[in-house]
Amino acid sequence: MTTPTESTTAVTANATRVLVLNSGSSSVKYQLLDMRDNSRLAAGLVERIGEGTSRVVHSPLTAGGAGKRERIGAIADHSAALKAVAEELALDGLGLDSPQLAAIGHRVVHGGLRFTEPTVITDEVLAEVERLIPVAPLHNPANVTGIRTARALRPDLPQVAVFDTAFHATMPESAARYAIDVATADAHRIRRYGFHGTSHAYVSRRTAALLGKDPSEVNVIVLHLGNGASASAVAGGRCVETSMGLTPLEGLVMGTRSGDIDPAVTFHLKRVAGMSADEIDELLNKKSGLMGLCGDNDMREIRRRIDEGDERARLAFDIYIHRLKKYIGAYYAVLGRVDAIVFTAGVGENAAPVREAAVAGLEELGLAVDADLNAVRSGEPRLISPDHARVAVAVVPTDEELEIAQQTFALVAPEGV
Ligand SMILES: Nc1ncnc2c1ncn2[C@@H]1O[C@H](COP(=O)(O)OP(=O)(O)O)[C@@H](O)[C@H]1O
Ligand SMILES: CC(=O)OP(=O)(O)O
Ligand SMILES: [Mg+2]
Repeated sequence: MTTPTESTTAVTANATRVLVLNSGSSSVKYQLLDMRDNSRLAAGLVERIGEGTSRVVHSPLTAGGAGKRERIGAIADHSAALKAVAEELALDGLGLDSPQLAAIGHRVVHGGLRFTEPTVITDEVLAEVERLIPVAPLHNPANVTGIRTARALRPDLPQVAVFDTAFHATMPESAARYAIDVATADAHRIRRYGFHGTSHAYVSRRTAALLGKDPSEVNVIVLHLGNGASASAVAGGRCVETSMGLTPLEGLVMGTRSGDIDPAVTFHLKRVAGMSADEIDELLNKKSGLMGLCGDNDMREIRRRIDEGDERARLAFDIYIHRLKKYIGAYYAVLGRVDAIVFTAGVGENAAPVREAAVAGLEELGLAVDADLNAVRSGEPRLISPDHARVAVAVVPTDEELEIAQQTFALVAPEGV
């Protein structure tokens, strides 16, 4: 296998396509885009990887393309998942062997202190992403496997890593440092990095456009509520604070993660409950959050149970909202002046009751949602606050894949198309 190096970044003029891979702990989302007009040629998802009955959903999106295809079957790991993606693309004549493919862009969750820009992946870059596995245990292993497999399939092609942590690198030291012994923190690079940065960057920019403003003119609180969830405070286009920390465990209540917790809970579990570090890690990352509180991590199911009068689901929802509201208040104070609060990702884009509850009672801060606007279902960026509200409340669908494709293409084809 040849190894891509900086010199392979030169692409031919008719190579205008980018494949984006967003590898999560048990899923791979992917999109193939044509960078001449940012159009999508195909998109899909492999989910429940390693769980016995995996599912591949593939949508060819070219004019006249056949409809959506779905395949159920065992996909053991992320390497097999990526091979399934390559097969699906090949069935539509969009295979990885295409000379029109300029690059593959990978979402990489943790970039540590070193990676604050999109980076062409070399052996050395890959080794560094691997070294960061202990601080992104659910994500970086999948990213590494995705990169390895993609390089084996197209060793000649530039592969680019776009880091979730990058956008947060502008946080001031006062927000990025934990109040612990400085020498210990520095020796082990313990600080707050923040995640979902590609989404926070894209959504905050898109919100400024929705308000008819330049990003430099607005202060925005972004609430990225997916399975993982995080908030950020963005002042004039730069991130000044975010809720995730050294790892994606800190902050909001999530699908299966606890978010903020007194760190002494971990010593207590070790000393009193006799749990090992790995067991506590698993408890807080995979068996906590909404799942730990009520046995479900999907907000749709939780709402359904609440409608049936289920008390555990109600309490889980209330804890989720309480934490969210605390962060809205805290980031309001951090920013001083807020122009917009924006909801994004699976829960933020789809769950009207979450949006309503998160800003309920905050009228004194200039925050309110209009019930009719909040009830509208749409894939478009939109305002849901009443006319003339002091602070805009918006819903802006995130598009991490488009953002990754653009950053990838800008790096491998700096002249554009
Ligand atoms: N219609 C809906 N109503 C409420 N929640 C929804 C809806 N659709 C999706 N979700 C929530 O979105 C979550 C997934 O969000 P997503 O941003 O895709 O997460 P991730 O990228 O972390 O996998 C699901 O767990 C589910 O709770
Ligand atoms: C960083 C993170 O939490 O990502 P995800 O929401 O995809 O799990
Ligand atoms: Mg996500």
